[in-house]
Amino acid sequence: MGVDKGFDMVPPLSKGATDRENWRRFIDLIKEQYKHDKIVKVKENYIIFEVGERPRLPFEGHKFLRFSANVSGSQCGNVEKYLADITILAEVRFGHRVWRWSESAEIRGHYGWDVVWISFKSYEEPNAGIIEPKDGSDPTLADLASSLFEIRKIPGKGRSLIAHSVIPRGTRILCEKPLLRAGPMPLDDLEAFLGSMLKAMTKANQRQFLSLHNNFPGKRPFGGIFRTNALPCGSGSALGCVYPIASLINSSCIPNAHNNWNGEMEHETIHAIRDIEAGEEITISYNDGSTFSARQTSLKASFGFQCKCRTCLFPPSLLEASDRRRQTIERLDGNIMVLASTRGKRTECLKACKDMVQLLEEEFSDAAVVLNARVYYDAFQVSVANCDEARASIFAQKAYEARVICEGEDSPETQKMKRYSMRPASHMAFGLHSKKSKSTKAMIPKDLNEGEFEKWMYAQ
Ligand SMILES: C[S@@+](CC[C@H](N)C(=O)[O-])C[C@H]1O[C@@H](n2cnc3c(N)ncnc32)[C@H](O)[C@@H]1O
Repeated sequence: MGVDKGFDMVPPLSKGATDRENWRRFIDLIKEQYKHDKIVKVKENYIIFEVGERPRLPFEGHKFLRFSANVSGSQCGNVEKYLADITILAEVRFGHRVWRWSESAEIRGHYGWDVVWISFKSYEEPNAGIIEPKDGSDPTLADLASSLFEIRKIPGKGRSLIAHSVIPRGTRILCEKPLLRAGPMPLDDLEAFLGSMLKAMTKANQRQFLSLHNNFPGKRPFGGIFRTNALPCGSGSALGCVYPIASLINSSCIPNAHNNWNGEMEHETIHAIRDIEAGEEITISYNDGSTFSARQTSLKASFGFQCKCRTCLFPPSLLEASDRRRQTIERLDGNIMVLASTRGKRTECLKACKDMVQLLEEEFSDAAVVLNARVYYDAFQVSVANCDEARASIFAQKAYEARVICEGEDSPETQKMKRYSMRPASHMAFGLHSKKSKSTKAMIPKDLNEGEFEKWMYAQ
C-alpha cells in the first residue's frame, strides 16, 4: 500500500464542442512541452508517462476522471514532479474543475476507484458508440453526455440522463452555466423578454433552447419552454434558469441526485445523493416533498405533467403509508419552527429534530440528506440561541457533511456550515434565549459509542 496523489476532473468534461476544444488544446500543450522527454510517450489513444504507475492522459477528454500516481516507495522515480506540473497546466485551462487530492494530506479524490478504473479502461476504445458532430453543427445528445452518463429517451418521460456506471454518493455529476435566466412576470412580458434574450444568443444556443421540451404549446412558445425546463436559482427563489443538460433531468419524488444553484459561481451543480447504479436514470426532485395528490397538483400546475416516478406509481397501500409519513413530516417541520423560536423549548425542539431525521430517513432513505441538512441547521440554531457551543458545533458539522454530499465543498452554504462548526458563537443568534453558557466546544464527549453520542447530541 502506497500513498497516492493527483487530481480529478470534477465534473467530467462533456463531449460538447467547447470541452473537446479545451481538452485538445491541453493535450497539444502537453505534447509540445514534453516532446523531447523520453519518459512521455504519445500512443494511439493517450499520452503515457513511463514512470512510477505510468499515469495516462486520454485523447478524449470526456473519458478523463483522474490523473494520479503512487508517490511513496522506491518505484515512483520522479513521478511527483510530472504530477505537479500536469496539475498546474490542467488548472490553468480547467480552473476549479481540477480537484487536487493527496492521501498524505488526507484529502480524498472525488471519484471512487471503481468508476475511475472503468474510465481508464475506456481510454483503449476510442469513440466507442459516440457520434461525432461535424464542425459547427449543433450538439447531439451524445455530445452532451459525459463519462458518467448518457442521454437517452425512455418510455413515458422523454429524454433522460442514464448513468454509465456506478456513480458513488457525493459525486458531482454536472456543473453548468445557464442558457438564460428570468424572473416572475406576466406571460406576455415573459414572452417578449425571452425573445429579446434569444436574439442576443448564439445560433447554437438558440437551437439548444428551442430543442427543449415544451409542455405548454400555444401562442407563447418561449414561455412554454421556460416553464417546462426552468430550475429555481436557489430554494424558494422566484428566479429560474434553463440549462442545456440539467434541464434534461427528469423528476422523482425520491430522487437520487440533487440540484443546487451556486449564487457565487453562478452555476448549477448536480450531485449524487445516493449510490446510483449503472443503467439507472438520474433524477432530481421538482417538488417540495408533500403528499401524492399535492405533488401531482403542483407538478401539473407548475410544469404541466403528471409525475410517473417510482414513488408515484406505488400501490395504494404504500402510497398511503408514504402520505402519512409526509404529513407527519410537514407537522413536525411547523413544530420545529415554533419551538426553535420559543425560549425554554430547547430540549423539546431537539427531540423534534431527532424525530424528524428518523422520519425523513424512513421516507427518503439516503435522499433524506437534502432535508436533513436543514434539520441539523435548525438544531444548530436552537443550540446557539442557548449558548450550547458543543452541540451547536456538532450540528453545524453534520449540516456541513450533508451539504458536501448535496452541493459540494465550494457551495457558499457548505462553507457557512463549516465556519459555524468551527466558531458556533459567531452566529448572530448566539445567546438569544439564554446567556448562560451550557457548554463549550471542548466539552464535546469523546468516549461515547454511537448510540450514547446521539443521545447526548439531542440532549435526551
Ligand atoms: C425539464 S424536462 C426534462 C427533460 C424531458 N424529459 C425532455 O425530454 O426534454 C421536464 C419534462 O420531462 C417529463 N418528466 C420529467 N419528470 C417526469 C416524471 N417523473 N414523470 C413523467 N414525466 C416526467 C415531463 O414531460 C416534464 O414536463
